[in-house]
Amino acid sequence: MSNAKILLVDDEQDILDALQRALRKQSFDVSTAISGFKALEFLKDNAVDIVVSDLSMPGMTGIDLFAQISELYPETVRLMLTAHSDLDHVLEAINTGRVWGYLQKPWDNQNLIVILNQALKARDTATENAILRKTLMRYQKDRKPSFEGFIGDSVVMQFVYSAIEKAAPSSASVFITGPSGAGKEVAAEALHRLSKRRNKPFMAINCAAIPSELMESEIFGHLKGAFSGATSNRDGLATLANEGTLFLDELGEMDILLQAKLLRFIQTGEFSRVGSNKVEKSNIRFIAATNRDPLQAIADKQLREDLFYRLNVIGIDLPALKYRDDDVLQLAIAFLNEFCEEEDKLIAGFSQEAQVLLSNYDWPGNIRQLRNLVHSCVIMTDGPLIEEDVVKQQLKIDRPVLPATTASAKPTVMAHTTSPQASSNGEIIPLAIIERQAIENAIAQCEENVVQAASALGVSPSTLYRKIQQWQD
Ligand SMILES: Nc1ncnc2c1ncn2[C@@H]1O[C@H](COP(=O)(O)OP(=O)(O)OP(=O)(O)O)[C@@H](O)[C@H]1O
Repeated sequence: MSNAKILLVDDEQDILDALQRALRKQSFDVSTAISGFKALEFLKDNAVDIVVSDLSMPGMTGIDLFAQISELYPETVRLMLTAHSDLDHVLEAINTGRVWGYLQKPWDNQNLIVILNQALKARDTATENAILRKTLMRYQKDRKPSFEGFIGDSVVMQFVYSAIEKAAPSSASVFITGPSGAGKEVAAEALHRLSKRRNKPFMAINCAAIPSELMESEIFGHLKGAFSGATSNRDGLATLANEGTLFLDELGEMDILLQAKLLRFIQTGEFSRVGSNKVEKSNIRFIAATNRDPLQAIADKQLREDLFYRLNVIGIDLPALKYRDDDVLQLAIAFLNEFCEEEDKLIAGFSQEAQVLLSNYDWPGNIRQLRNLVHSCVIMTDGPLIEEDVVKQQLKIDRPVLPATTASAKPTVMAHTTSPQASSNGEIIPLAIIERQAIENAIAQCEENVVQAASALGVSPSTLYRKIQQWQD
């Protein structure tokens, strides 16, 4: 190995000379010391890879020297040069970790070189292990079991927590990606809470939930009479979130023409209410999110490229629950406690089998799905533990369910349980009822995610929201 630094220690100059000669043709950087004290002095100012020392030396023996070196420079490999009669001492020193190996006098030059190279390899491994140990200790020390509304201490989430911490104080826009139910809104709230704007408003809008014709007014506000139904002046989020943060969830669902107006507002801070020409100003930090691949949404002409790049100054990607190590069990326990309190129940935890099932399930609806599942399991359980059967039942594992692949994958709506054309007695069922059944079925299969259900049914989410609204009126 080239440039390895070796220190030879012996009280006999002849031995030092002979060792140096033996190593002359090797690419080692060799130094010598005539005593243990001199060796320690040298080591104070010079980093050394291997120390080769005689055992019997006046003043300080090789064993004493190595005891000090192992304390002061543990990564330096220590090799003893010894006569046959000293072997017991050396073996003891090897056993207590002060000496890595030994060479017997008289030594064979080839053997000396082989042992030095082996020692260097051992040093490299020891150094790597030491670095790994230190990194691991630092990581364990800084590891957060939970963070600003997030539960879970998985490695992937540590990166998310760290990215949120770094991004929060800046006023730069943040674009959050990640599958549905993975905690994008939790991340947006954490960014706001950790920012300088924490005492100002945090406003969120789900672009999929509001019909496109009302969206412009939601964002910019309107004047009385601007459109039918505008019975009074109304502030939009541009006014309400002034000096605070505006979270635009499901941005890809926003009407593409409105996206152009939004971009102008983000760039200039200027806007006009619907029905007004007056230009107003607002100072807002923007956070946007989508559960679709933004580049695909751009390719599909659902998301403006310039808007995406304007918002994606900092990108944060939330991993799906199935990639978060043991977080699923930590989350399940936290939700269990929450819902036991809410439902006034006493349940100690999940059975072993139930835990295995929770750990192995794919969670297409991510944390939202897990949360809803735990809630229903708490309601359905009377005993001290939530059993595997109950989890299976609530996951509808024995019934056809959505394929548990990636959460962003477009879900397939399975066949209806009842025939959509006719009831069992042959009566014709009105179309509105069939439609409602189809929608309710899709929403149930999509774990209450209206956006996914809309995508599976081939309509826009705002259409679904409008229909749900109509049923409730
Ligand atoms: N790590 C977490 N710890 C605790 N609760 C979480 C965590 N992540 C998400 N949740 C909870 O899960 C639910 C869904 O989270 P959230 O609404 O932030 O997801 P989302 O990614 O914005 O979903 P969508 O794309 O459907 O809007 C919320 O009730 C939220 O509080």
